Amino acid sequence: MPAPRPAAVPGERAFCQRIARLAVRSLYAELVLYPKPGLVSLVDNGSHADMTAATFLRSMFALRRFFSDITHAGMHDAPFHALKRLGIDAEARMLRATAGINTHRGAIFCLGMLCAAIGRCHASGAALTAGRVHATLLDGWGRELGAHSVDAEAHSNGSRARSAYAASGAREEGARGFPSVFHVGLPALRRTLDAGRGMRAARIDALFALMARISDTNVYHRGGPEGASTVRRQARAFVARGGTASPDWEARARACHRDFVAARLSPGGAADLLGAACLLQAVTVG
Ligand SMILES: CC(C)(COP(=O)(O)OP(=O)(O)OC[C@H]1O[C@@H](n2cnc3c(N)ncnc32)[C@H](O)[C@@H]1O)[C@@H](O)C(=O)NCCC(=O)NCCS
Ligand SMILES: Nc1ncnc2c1ncn2[C@@H]1O[C@H](COP(=O)(O)OP(=O)(O)OP(=O)(O)O)[C@@H](O)[C@H]1O
Repeated sequence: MPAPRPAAVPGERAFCQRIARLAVRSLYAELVLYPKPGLVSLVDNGSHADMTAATFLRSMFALRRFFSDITHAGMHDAPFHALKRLGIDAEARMLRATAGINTHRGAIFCLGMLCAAIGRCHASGAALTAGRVHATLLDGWGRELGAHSVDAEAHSNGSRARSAYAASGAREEGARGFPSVFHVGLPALRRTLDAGRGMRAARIDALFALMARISDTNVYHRGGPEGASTVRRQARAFVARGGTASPDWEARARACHRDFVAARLSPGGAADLLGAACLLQAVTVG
């Protein structure tokens, strides 16, 4: 006998499609932001030889269905192994769209889990506040995300960086419910918006705040511990001078971009978390 279908939440299809649209829009907002140190944008490829903005666009449009499906799964309280299956399928779709280039691995994980939590939170009838979404994420899948962080199966650049340099990375972020998104990226976005400097400046401030704080396995993989300390030092200096409140911020962000390209550094983890913070900013009501 087929398993009983879960009860429908009113308007759920429209809700899932809206969240998926906002997730793709958030990835687009990250891509088009400039100057982003070492990262790919519409202006240049940063430190990357194997991908352009077009590679990211192809990947992004291949992911829309995934974001809708994982929001739907979250609404119906799907177990972690079901979310993981959707994530693995989405990674395969991304690799097909990019001819094997990793454009959104971290974003699939982080924005995917956030979409699931947003779906679960909406289905419970609770207001979509950042605090509620975070609590829902930890309550629903916190234990499995913790176990996922010690999964010994991976043979990725991230797992090599973790064992060579004791860096943490995406799995550890996930294990703690992506605290950098909720406690660093989103507050930085909101502070700059509240100060009236607009969305572009808010995204720049959030990116630098994240670069200053996280342990990014992309950076360790390409630049080792010296690269990681360069990224943190430059980002902290940018933040300490007031970020985009400083009149010469754009010249300093461009100089940082040039330095990172010269050293082949690319803070891809911070870029993913910025995309996630943009999604929360668009979805939450407080
Ligand atoms: C956990 C993931 C990211 C794989 O981790 P892994 O250690 O193998 O990969 P790796 O460290 O190379 O990271 C992947 C990406 O994460 C990003 N990243 C790096 N550091 C960080 C950080 N500190 N915080 C957040 N993201 C980061 C980078 O952009 C990087 O490209 C994920 O791809 C995964 O588990 N996939 C399997 C499917 C799954 O379980 N999905 C869950 C539901 S969506
Ligand atoms: N705008 C962006 N530019 C570059 N990377 C980004 C951007 N946005 C997100 N990222 C993240 O950075 C990762 C790409 O990193 P990179 O190509 O350095 O890693 P890799 O494929 O693991 O290793 P490598 O190409 O060095 O062998 C993507 O997985 C993505 O999550």
